[in-house]
Amino acid sequence: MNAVEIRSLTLAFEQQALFTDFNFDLPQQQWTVLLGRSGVGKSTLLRAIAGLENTAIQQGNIHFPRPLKLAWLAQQDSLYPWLSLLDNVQLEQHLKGKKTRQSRQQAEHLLAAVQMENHLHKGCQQLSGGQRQRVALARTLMQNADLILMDEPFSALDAVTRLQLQDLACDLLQQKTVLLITHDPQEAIRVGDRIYVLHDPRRPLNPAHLPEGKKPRDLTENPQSALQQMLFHQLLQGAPHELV
Ligand SMILES: Nc1ncnc2c1ncn2[C@@H]1O[C@H](COP(=O)(O)OP(=O)(O)OP(=O)(O)O)[C@@H](O)[C@H]1O
Repeated sequence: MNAVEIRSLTLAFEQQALFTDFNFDLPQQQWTVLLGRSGVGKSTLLRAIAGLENTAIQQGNIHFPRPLKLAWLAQQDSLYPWLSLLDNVQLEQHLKGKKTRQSRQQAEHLLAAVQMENHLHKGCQQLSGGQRQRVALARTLMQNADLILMDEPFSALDAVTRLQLQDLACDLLQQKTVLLITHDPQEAIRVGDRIYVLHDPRRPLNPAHLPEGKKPRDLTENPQSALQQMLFHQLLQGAPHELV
């Protein structure tokens, strides 16, 4: 069963087609990764799925076989600095005036799950980038969404924090339907169930790569390093010639 089915999507900005006759499915309860170079259209696709690019869509449709709740995990700066960490995690309840003792307990529990329980007294601006992303991840968990759209959520972090947060997200969101966009083949292999390389959204996507083994994967294992080479190769195929 698919959570999202994109059929014959043509999307253009100022008469310039970005996606042409594009087809793409997101199977339920899997992590689908869209890997692509900068500017290829990854974030635009994410926004289109979230219903934020409707005016740019010229043809085709984005179909949700079942109604579903969406959450968005952005690259950075998605916390509201004037709110406490607990209110950032309870954002939905805060905005609807529906905070309760139970929602506070759940927020505390999720902040502990992302290892932020010792920072509750701090403001957002006193946190490191990695700590802020942990809080954003807790908020995503609090939303209890069916589909989580992740727009390069770990790319601004240092290498070790990135690995730690990939592990945490894999663990805490393992039953969820996730679309992760990234330009990092290693990240795609560590956490993806299906990996697509997007190098020209005006042409059909190549079949997905299906990495072996349990997630988060160890990149030093042999099948993963061979896949890494292949993904780099595919990304380079789509690169402008002067950069190859
Ligand atoms: N609102 C808009 N109006 C006009 N052009 C746009 C608009 N949004 C995106 N574009 C163009 O569409 C193309 C794809 O942009 P998009 O942000 O989707 O790329 P991306 O693959 O996510 O890049 P990155 O990895 O750098 O974030 C770019 O050439 C961009 O300039």
